[in-house]
Amino acid sequence: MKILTAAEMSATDRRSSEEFGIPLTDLMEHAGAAVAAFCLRQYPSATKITALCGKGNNGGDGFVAARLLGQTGRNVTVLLLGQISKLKGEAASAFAHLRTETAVHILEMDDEPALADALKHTDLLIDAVVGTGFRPPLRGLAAAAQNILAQSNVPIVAIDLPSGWDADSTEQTSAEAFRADAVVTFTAPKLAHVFGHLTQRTFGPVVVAEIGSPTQAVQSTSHLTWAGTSKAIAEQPRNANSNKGNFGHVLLIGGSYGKAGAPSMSSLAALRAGAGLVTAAVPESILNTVALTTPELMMAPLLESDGAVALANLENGNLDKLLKGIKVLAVGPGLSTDGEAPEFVRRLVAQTTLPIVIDADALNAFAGHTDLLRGNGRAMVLTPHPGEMARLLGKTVKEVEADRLNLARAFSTKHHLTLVLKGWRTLIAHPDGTVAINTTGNPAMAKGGSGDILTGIVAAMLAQFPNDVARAVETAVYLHGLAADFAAHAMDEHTVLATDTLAHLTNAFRYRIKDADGLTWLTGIHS
Ligand SMILES: NC(=O)C1=CN([C@@H]2O[C@H](COP(=O)(O)OP(=O)(O)OC[C@H]3O[C@@H](n4cnc5c(N)ncnc54)[C@H](O)[C@@H]3O)[C@@H](O)[C@H]2O)[C@@H](O)CC1
Ligand SMILES: [K+]
Repeated sequence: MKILTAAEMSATDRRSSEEFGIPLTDLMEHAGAAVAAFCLRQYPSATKITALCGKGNNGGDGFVAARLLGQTGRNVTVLLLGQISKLKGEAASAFAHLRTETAVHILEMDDEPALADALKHTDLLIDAVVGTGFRPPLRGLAAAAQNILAQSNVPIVAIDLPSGWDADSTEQTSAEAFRADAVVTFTAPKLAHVFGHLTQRTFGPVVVAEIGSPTQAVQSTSHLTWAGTSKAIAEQPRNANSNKGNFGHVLLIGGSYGKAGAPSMSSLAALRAGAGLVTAAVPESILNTVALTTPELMMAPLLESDGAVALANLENGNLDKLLKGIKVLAVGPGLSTDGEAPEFVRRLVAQTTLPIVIDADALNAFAGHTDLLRGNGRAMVLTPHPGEMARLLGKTVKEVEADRLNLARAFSTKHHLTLVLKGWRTLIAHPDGTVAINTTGNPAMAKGGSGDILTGIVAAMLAQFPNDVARAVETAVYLHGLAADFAAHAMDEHTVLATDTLAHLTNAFRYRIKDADGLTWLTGIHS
């Protein structure tokens, strides 16, 4: 799914109407209907519903939703910010239609105290003040409405955006200025829907409704997409006559004395995510420790120096033997930067042409040597967190955080590789310059081991879908975050361990990105 700017969304609406003959009133009707259906499903016991509507088309969506909710017997009030006589176009038509629904109370609002008073007694608020069509900052009664909403403790469903939030903003949050418990947007996410933390709670839903915009009308120049769409590849059933050879053999190279857990977690994750076979090659001093964690794992001992992988493994033919039949190589978890390990990694990456996932200390081995990183047609996936990215680029973490999208895109195109820049809204930058953004995941993942698990899942996806690298990596990132979301729901975001996410990977695989009403959930989990 493409991600649009506000201008691209309005161009989409225009094209839908002018080139494809879809009346704007139809789009508005579908938008309002999606909001009404969402409210009924998520807030079934809300009997008193208030829609706060502006005079533009966002307000128009609110009129449609209010009319349809009124038809279900709910006690619905529409508070219009401004005068009825000022309504124009589709919003005016939607309002005329609303007036035929006699069960809905309509009040014109022209001052703040009246508004505050009118918003007091309701079970659910619909925020339809402004959407994509306003230019910040919000002024007048709309700004007052935003403040009142921010302080209200009634559940709020925002139409398109929490009113006043700039659709083109890539900022995470504007703190207390906005409040929404759920957001229903249309056709495609805008930048704010994927970059921003739009809802009050971590798992507040941000959903996309299809309202009839033809696919060809949806055009974007940002080359930015949503990672969740790729997950369809993980939903294909396995052939009945499959064998383990069909799903690839992953070789995980990592670990060092004192760091046996990281390669254990990566290998386990690769198995759990569907790889046919997984071998962990680790320094011999930790081999038994890693082996005991997972009986399904195959083990290979590596010669070591200073407790870390030694260069000798590349010279004695040991590794050549190990690489036979391997589909994907994953290197880095627990490797350490001691002894010969960094040089080992640099030479390994230069000597093999296998698809490879480079993580953790294997990334650190390339700090100051990024000229050696080159995908050149083979799948090469780097999974840095902002600290590792900063080391690779010779920048500070703050500089990386301030320009994630551009830095990720520039690095992946320059080095012809796939870059997974982890953190709030992990980015997956592809060598062709396209970037996918992921919206699953939560603060429970801010704990040791998370990255090791992701490395294993990425390797497993590459092993199963070697001809579709972009979608394989996007799927891995999406599933990992979603499994963590399920884990945080079932447990608590404080108590989840990285390995607990694996217990919920089944839920993530089985989850459908569209709910029963056809809404795509960017964040939150539908039942
Ligand atoms: N264009 C279309 O065909 C569709 C549009 N849709 C809805 O329409 C919305 C966009 O509609 P519009 O382009 O009419 O814009 P909005 O309704 O988002 O905003 C326009 C309104 O905001 C006021 N406004 C603008 N800047 C302001 C400021 N700084 N402070 C206070 N008030 C300000 C304007 O006076 C006007 O009343 C979307 O968010 C979506 O909800 C949907 O109905 C789907 C179809
Ligand atoms: K709104």
